Amino acid sequence: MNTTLETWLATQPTALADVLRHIAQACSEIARLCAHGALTSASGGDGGHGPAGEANVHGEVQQRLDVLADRAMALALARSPFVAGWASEEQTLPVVAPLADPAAPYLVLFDPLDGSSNIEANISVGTIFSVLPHLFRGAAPTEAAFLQPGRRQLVAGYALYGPATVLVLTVGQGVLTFTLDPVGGQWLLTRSAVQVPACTSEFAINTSNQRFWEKPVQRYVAECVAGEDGPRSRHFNMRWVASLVAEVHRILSRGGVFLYPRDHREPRRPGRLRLMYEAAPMAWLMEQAGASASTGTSELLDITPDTLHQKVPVILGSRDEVERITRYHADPSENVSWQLFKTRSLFVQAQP
Ligand SMILES: O=P(O)(O)OC[C@H]1O[C@](O)(COP(=O)(O)O)[C@@H](O)[C@@H]1O
Ligand SMILES: [Mg+2]
Ligand SMILES: [Mg+2]
Repeated sequence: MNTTLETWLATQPTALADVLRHIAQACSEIARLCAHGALTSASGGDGGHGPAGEANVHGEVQQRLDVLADRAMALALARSPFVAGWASEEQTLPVVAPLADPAAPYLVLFDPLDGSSNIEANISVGTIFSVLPHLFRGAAPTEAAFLQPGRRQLVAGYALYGPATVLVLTVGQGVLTFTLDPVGGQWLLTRSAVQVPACTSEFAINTSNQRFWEKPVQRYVAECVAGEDGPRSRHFNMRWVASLVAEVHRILSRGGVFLYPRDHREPRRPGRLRLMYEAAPMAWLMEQAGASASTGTSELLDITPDTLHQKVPVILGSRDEVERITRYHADPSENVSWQLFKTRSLFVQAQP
């Protein structure tokens, strides 16, 4: 008989267990909303699909399911007396928990629905969450209270709404996977001590951005694509789901490396993914599973955020590959292969 989430929570500190219990409840509700797809009545004719019409702080049009998932997380966290406040990808400012004592010990950050562009295509989406200590206890949490480096996280995890709904989390004692029993409604422990292979032959990157990448990423991907005749002397496979949660879960399941690097398209924009509620929780999960996470020049967990919605370049996964990519960033002048792209794209065949 599988251990239930409730049984495992009983082994954790009571207050932190309560926060996790409420996060898991919200993820069960979001799983239900996702499963209803276009039938989600609460959101009008086209169900959870389709834009809600508003743009969030990132200028991205919110999908109805973004809004419903955000609301589900907020309602669940408001029920825990141990959450002083939360910050959401979908809310410009942090939210002070309406009923909690300002001395409550925890802050929660979350991406209520990750992979929103996949909703209408019925491709896996997820929820990402991170729990930080509330250091300025006694005062209602301001944005400054959230701006802590990823190494201070107490919990990091995600729910993946796929063929199965899974909850993957760490409290600093390795990575655990719980699977939602669709009949009984319980989360059951289905994997513990998850470890990512250090070596892989699978990379994930949105290659439509290739012309914007910096030299080290150009070189790394060109060498992977060159396969057995190239410097890596082996074939590489590529995946791109456009749901960070699905990419990370694949890497935790069989290894691989994921890149959403800085690119020249918008020099002021250091990447697409947000540090506090996407990159940092995924980075801790990676390190807890024996893998790595970097911006290309520094470890993601070492970054102290300047702002709540700060974006960062993200390179994470199998240790050997992340180390290779950071090595290329350390000495971009060594980029022989990228010379190929001064005049032609990754996919232009050699001239006859
Ligand atoms: O659409 P792109 O540029 O390939 O980016 C895909 C990435 O954007 C994201 O969807 C951003 O997350 P949100 O959907 O929460 O905004 C990631 O999940 C994914 O890795
Ligand atoms: Mg996201
Ligand atoms: Mg999102």
